[in-house]
Amino acid sequence: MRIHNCQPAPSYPHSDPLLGIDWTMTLMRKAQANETLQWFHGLYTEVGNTHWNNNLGTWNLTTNEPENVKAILATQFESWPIASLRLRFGLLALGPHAIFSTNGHEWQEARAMIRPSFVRNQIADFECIEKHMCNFLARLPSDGSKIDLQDLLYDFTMDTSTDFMFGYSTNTLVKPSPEALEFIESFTYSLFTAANRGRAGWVAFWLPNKKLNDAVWKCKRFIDHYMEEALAEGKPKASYVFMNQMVESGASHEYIRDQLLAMILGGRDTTASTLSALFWTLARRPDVVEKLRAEITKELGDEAPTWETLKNMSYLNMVLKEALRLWPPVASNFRCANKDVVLPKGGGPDGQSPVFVPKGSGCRWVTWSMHRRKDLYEEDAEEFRPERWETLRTSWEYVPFSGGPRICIGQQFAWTMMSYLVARVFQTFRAIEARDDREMAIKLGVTTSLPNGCWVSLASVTTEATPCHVVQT
Ligand code: HEM
Repeated sequence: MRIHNCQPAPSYPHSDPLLGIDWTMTLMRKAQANETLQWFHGLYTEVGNTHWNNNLGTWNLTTNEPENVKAILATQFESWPIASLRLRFGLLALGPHAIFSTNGHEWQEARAMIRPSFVRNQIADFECIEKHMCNFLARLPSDGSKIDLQDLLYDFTMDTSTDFMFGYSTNTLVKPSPEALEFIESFTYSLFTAANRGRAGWVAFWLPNKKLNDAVWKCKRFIDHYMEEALAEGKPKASYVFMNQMVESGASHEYIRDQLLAMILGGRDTTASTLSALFWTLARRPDVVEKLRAEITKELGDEAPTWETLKNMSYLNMVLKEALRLWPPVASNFRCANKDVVLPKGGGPDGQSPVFVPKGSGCRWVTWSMHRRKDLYEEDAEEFRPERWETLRTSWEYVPFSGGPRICIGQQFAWTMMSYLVARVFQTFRAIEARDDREMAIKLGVTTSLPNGCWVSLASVTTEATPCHVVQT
């Protein structure tokens, strides 16, 4: 400890430093009120950017320091595996082999198997995206009546993800089957409950929860059904299907199912969450919409987007970057030290000295808070200002897709889907208006969501955009 000039980091002001029940109870209250992220953010100012807290008898570090995040995700990667609690909950909600809940050799194998599905020509399957895009646009009222875009965005990403994964889509935007609706409800419930239990600690893990077990079972049954359907007909029709790659590898049915569930989580909730927060904001920022539309009209006219045109739209790219800065869907994350380690920042009265972290301690970092630090992003850090990206160059202070060896494997796919959708929406609609006066509330599950939805109304453009044909199933 002396060699590294470590200094102690501050602690949360516990009234119960022995068990930390005060912290856990506050966490639960904040979660109930959808204020967890704001609470974490405030604590970094009040207690320190890196500080300790006791959660039911276990001391964990929490940080919003880029240097510590870099250490955990990259330079000290081997010392910071996915923590045992997440493994347990991942195991419960996604299955024991899912890439999100494995470490070491098993994780490497899963990653190597998944990676080939994300090469450029596969993620640029615009035909598949356009099909679901048309279904999405067809659901948007053009008579000015209000609609919750969030629900439709989750449906769009679910339909696209399942098409990409199985070669068969849930088609929830057109004709949702009772099974698809049951799966979506069960999937949402099991992930949210598993995440909350994970944060609450081991005590919660042992609490029986029949509803959770039922929800997990329903999810597995749904995936099994799609897998069987896809497998029974031989090679699915789309040119690139994620599942095919896995089937060809000879992996077991259960192994494939775990990865598919993980990929649906990765592909669906993150993208839909980002787009929901973005449209919520655009409905209150006609200035940004105007600039976006000008770029879309100039670059696309009435043509459907292509890989090249999407890449050339610099304002659209800045808008997405800014949305991922303010509302990173994976807003907070956690790892556990498997040996004694030293994190570079957080110790001493000014928080600038290294901190000693004993083996077994956990560390939570809150990307949502780090992305809003005024010393890293200027005084207007909490404002949505896409133009900041004209000059801003970031490193570890901007990690919506994480970093290091476990960096998001689907980031290019997500970027393509999001930019495609935004471009097509503003080719089709000239204005978006808010239909809800409340402040934005954020619910923290495995990913974030808007508990009050994203209520807006839209105004059509007068000229015809690229024609769409609703895909019937
Ligand atoms: C806006 C969209 C997205 C964001 C912000 C995002 C963010 C992230 C983050 C922060 C991680 C790291 C999690 C951790 O290490 O604990 C991650 C991992 C991952 N993401 Fe994404 N993601 C997005 C979209 C997608 C999509 C579309 C897919 C796939 C279809 C995907 C698949 C994955 C997978 C498989 C991992 C695990 C990688 C590993 O552990 O090696 N993600 N993502």
